[in-house]
Amino acid sequence: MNPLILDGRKVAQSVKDELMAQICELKGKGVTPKLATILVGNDEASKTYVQMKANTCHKLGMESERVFLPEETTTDELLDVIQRLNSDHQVHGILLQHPVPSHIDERKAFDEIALEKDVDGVTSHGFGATTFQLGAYPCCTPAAILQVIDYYNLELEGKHAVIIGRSPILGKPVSMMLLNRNATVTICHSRTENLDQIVKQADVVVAAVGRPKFVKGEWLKEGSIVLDAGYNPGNIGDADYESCYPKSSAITPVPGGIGPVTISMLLKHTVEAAQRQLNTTKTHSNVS
Ligand SMILES: Nc1nc2c(c(=O)[nH]1)N[C@@H](CN(C=O)c1ccc(C(=O)N[C@@H](CCC(=O)O)C(=O)O)cc1)CN2
Repeated sequence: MNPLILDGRKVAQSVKDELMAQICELKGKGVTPKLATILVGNDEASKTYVQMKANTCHKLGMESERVFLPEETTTDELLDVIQRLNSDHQVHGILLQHPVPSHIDERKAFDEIALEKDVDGVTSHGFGATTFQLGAYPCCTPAAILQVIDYYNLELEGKHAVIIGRSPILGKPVSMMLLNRNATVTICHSRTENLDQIVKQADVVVAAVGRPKFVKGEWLKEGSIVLDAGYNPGNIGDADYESCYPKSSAITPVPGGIGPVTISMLLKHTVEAAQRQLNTTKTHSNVS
């Protein structure tokens, strides 16, 4: 049987269709969900991604604010911007585009984002709360991976998921999220020995290594599921699609796989944040 091609654009559209009604309802209550993005420096791919996020916001009737900071911005200057957005009641979600220039303390900057506005799931608090299922917003690419799995009713319980990559916004959080869905999780990384033999044991492979066409079809067990979260220049994934396709039972392409769902999950979290912040304001005004 031919492998199932997991169509991320279709999944993203289903998320956006649901969001539209919620946005309308919020607007009826006088609230327009608003996402603020911060981009430090001149990385061309990052410029495209923040533009895509703003475009999608506007298509859905949401607001967006884009903050562009020069390459030489210091950590303290970036923290000031985040604090300003934290205290702006019109802003419901904040996203700091990764990567930031190397002289910036990215962890410090991520952790400055108020938890209730951390719609990208990048704070240490958000990571912990996602791991312990305490209702934080998960990182958007891991959330997109789960969304694709659920849309296509793919089985996770008891399956061996091999994650290749351990980044704070992808490999680490997706491992915890798959563990929470009762998958048996192995995390591999650049120092892992015999990677191909570990991948051979996987029912589900998450390619999140940041190297184009890294995962080869000959590494795969027949019938495994390949979820490619790569976004390398030229829209090339982390899995070698040509060789992985015939060995898999289901596979995400690049482009058109996890990427589009990532942005729709970011907007979903922002709408949820707007709803929660509205509820909190109501509770406080009832008390006072
Ligand atoms: N703070 C964050 N930084 C980054 C994240 C993130 O989730 N949070 N993810 C990546 C990049 N990224 C979003 O920022 C992203 C990459 C690719 C796509 C996407 O939809 N790609 C398309 C192809 C591109 C195109 O159509 O031009 C696809 O795969 O079909 C979305 C988001 C790094 N930084």
